[in-house]
Amino acid sequence: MNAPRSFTPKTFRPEDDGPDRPARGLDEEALRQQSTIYREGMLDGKTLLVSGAGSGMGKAAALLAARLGANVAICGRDPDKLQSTVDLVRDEVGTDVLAVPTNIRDPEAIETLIGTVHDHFGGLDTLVNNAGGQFPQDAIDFSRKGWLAVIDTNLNGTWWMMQEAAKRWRADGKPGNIVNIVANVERGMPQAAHTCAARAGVIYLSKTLATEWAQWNIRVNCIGPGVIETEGFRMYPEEALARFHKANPMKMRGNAWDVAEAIAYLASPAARFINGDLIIMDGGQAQWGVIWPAGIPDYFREDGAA
Ligand SMILES: CCCCC/C=C/C(=O)SCCNC(=O)CCNC(=O)[C@H](O)C(C)(C)COP(=O)(O)OP(=O)(O)OC[C@H]1O[C@@H](n2cnc3c(N)ncnc32)[C@H](O)[C@@H]1OP(=O)(O)O
Ligand SMILES: NC(=O)C1=CN([C@@H]2O[C@H](COP(=O)(O)OP(=O)(O)OC[C@H]3O[C@@H](n4cnc5c(N)ncnc54)[C@H](OP(=O)(O)O)[C@@H]3O)[C@@H](O)[C@H]2O)C=CC1
Repeated sequence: MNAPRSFTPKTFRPEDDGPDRPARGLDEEALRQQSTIYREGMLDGKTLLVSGAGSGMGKAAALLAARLGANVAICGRDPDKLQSTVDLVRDEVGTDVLAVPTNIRDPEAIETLIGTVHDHFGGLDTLVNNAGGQFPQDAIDFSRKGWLAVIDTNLNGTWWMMQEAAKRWRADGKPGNIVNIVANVERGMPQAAHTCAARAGVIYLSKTLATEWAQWNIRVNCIGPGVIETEGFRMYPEEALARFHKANPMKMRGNAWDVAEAIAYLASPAARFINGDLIIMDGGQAQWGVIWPAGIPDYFREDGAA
């Protein structure tokens, strides 16, 4: 079953949310309300670069890092989305975020991005590769262009970012830290095989680099979110959205702040001995349910799938 291409994005309002209703995640007002367990100043003097930070998890991660004292640089394709994060941080924290519109599929643009961050802040401590996405569709129906778009963004784009950051760290003799946002691919991901392939690639790339790059004091870890309600949910039909949270035993959706706090942890000194690992944040979905992002196929519906 193909996802409708004409699916119309809706604006999320917190009052629309509820256990059985689709939602679009924490809006700016809700982000401002989030509290954190971390101490003030935890990331003082650290510089983070967060990709895909004009929305969703990236925006939350940028805000939390800035609140904790970090210098924050962000990238994404849409300058207006990036500006919304710059404005939010300035208003909420009082600091300036460096926004560099960049398509992570373009390795030359990434070279410029990494250079700009170093020039502006005098270095980079943690690279957060969060930019990415996919569309829900049965694999057999993928167009060549669609397959390539998802692989190029999620696998190649993430790799260009990692390589460019690491080259600079090696050249400068500085330690480095990479956090890659992937997905929960342990049991595969029906109707998202392209992203499953790309994310599995990133996970095993990261495990490999964790060894290769340890000699330069560069750590590489991944976070695998399950169902996290964000603006990204616009990609999915209502039928799938209404069931997403039923695929984990906690029967809930995570939010962007959950992931932002995991990113902050990996960016902090508390994580200095964590390397080559994958933190799954999915309420137990890996052990239990299936999300069917394009809707349940009839073959499985008869079996009473979640
Ligand atoms: C997987 C389930 C997990 C459930 C929980 C996870 C949720 C999330 O991950 S939420 C975050 C999601 N956010 C996004 O996915 C947003 C970013 N996504 C995208 O920008 C696109 O999906 C992209 C990755 C394909 C971006 O590529 P881009 O080149 O910008 O995209 P185009 O729109 O130009 O499309 C290229 C090509 O891809 C095919 N295609 C795109 N959308 C669909 C679709 N809905 N159905 C079928 N095919 C699609 C298509 O071949 C496109 O080419 P054209 O036909 O020439 O447009
Ligand atoms: N929400 C969820 O349940 C899950 C999400 N994920 C992944 O987590 C990450 C964050 O997702 P989420 O916050 O939910 O979704 P969003 O769609 O809100 O965020 C994705 C961000 O990636 C950016 N992006 C996409 N393609 C590119 C590109 N080629 N170059 C630069 N930036 C790009 C987008 O910005 P712009 O359009 O401006 O380029 C956007 O801000 C994504 O990789 C997503 O696939 C994984 C598992 C579950």
